[in-house]
Amino acid sequence: MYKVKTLNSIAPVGLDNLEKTKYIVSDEIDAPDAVLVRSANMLKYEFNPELLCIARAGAGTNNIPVDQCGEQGIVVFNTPGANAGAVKELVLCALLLSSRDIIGGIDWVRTIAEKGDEIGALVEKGKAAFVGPELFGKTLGVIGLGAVGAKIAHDAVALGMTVYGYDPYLSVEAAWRISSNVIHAKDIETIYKNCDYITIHVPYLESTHHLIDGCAMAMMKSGVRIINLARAELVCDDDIVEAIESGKVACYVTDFPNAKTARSPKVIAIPHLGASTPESEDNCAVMAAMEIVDYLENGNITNSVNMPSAVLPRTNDPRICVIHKNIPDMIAKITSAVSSLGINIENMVNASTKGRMQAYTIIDVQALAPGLEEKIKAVEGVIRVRSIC
Ligand SMILES: NC(=O)C1=CN([C@@H]2O[C@H](COP(=O)(O)OP(=O)(O)OC[C@H]3O[C@@H](n4cnc5c(N)ncnc54)[C@H](O)[C@@H]3O)[C@@H](O)[C@H]2O)C=CC1
Ligand SMILES: O=C(O)C(=O)COP(=O)(O)O
Repeated sequence: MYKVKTLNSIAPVGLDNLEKTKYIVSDEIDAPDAVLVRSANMLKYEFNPELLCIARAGAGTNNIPVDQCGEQGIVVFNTPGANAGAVKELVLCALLLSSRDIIGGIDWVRTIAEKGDEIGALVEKGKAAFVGPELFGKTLGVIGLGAVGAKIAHDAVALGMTVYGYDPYLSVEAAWRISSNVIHAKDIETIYKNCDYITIHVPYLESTHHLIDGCAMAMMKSGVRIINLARAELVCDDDIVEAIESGKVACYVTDFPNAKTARSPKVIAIPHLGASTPESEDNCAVMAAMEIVDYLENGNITNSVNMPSAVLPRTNDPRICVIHKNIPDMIAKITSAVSSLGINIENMVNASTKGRMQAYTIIDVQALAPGLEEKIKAVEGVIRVRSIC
């Protein structure tokens, strides 16, 4: 039986993919083969030696020590695009909330709720305090044009906004998803200088820490509205609070409130609801569970953030899966280790990604033999070996 530990609540439709005859799934498992997680912080998690993979049912993996996992031969998966629709809808909502003082207005109506027949007249008299601009005809800057950013850019064009998009690392596949009406910003300053609204959709990495800070805001239009449903640390809290107090930033919407932003009256702080729809929770859970199944049962890797993709269709042959350093001569040494035991290789695939420290090889063999795993493990640069019957 495979053991899967859940660190967050995972949609049951996803867990249904882990057949009860083959998997024990619980939040109280010791020494799991796989971990299923959403936003639980794993940065200080103690990895048991049996742990083969972690599937993040969602997009951001900054709660997982991805590089350390790679070094230990633990494959980390995420579920690209599976919750992008939910995030997009909340961003559209955030754009409207940042513009029209709907929240202030609703709060005020509550204060006059006991005024009986006077309410109608009070509303007409008081509504002028909650006026805010329309989105139509304004400029929106989208930083990061991946699964979420591309959808926002598309819908904002449909709302009549002029949309600038910035993403220097855009994959060719993602580029096909961008509406041709989106203006290609060649540098981030173009976004800062031209946009009335700016929304961020990049992963949180060392290189994106405080992407929006005081210097960035100094370049922006006065009265800019900033939406951050990606990660708190992408924006410098001290600088944004100061920019709000000075009036430079008219509104900041964040899905990641903290001690500094939650108390600021011009910050709309949402309790991390970007992916919290039944549809997205189901999509993410199903994709994450299937990634675990395909890796544990077949050794196939799809949507990993620390290993290359590698899929070899199953036959009746047993299979050896090898995670190794991405350095020259590894395949020759691994295949020699197999042939030194007189075992024939039936089929194999090797995958590496430029710049990634680990590579992966799947070898289908005629038969497994005693000592085979140990022989491959002894090859310098091999990180992890697993055989699957
Ligand atoms: N609030 C929520 O519940 C959710 C938040 N997120 C956050 O949003 C982020 C984006 O999600 P997806 O669009 O699904 O991810 P994605 O991986 O599809 O897209 C990210 C894009 O950012 C681009 N990028 C990376 N560094 C950049 C930089 N310095 N400048 C400009 N572009 C850069 C990449 O090229 C990629 O196209 C996630 O990493 C996660 O942190 C995602 C889903 C739900
Ligand atoms: O997918 C992401 O990056 C998210 O932030 C969603 O987080 P959650 O799964 O709702 O805890």
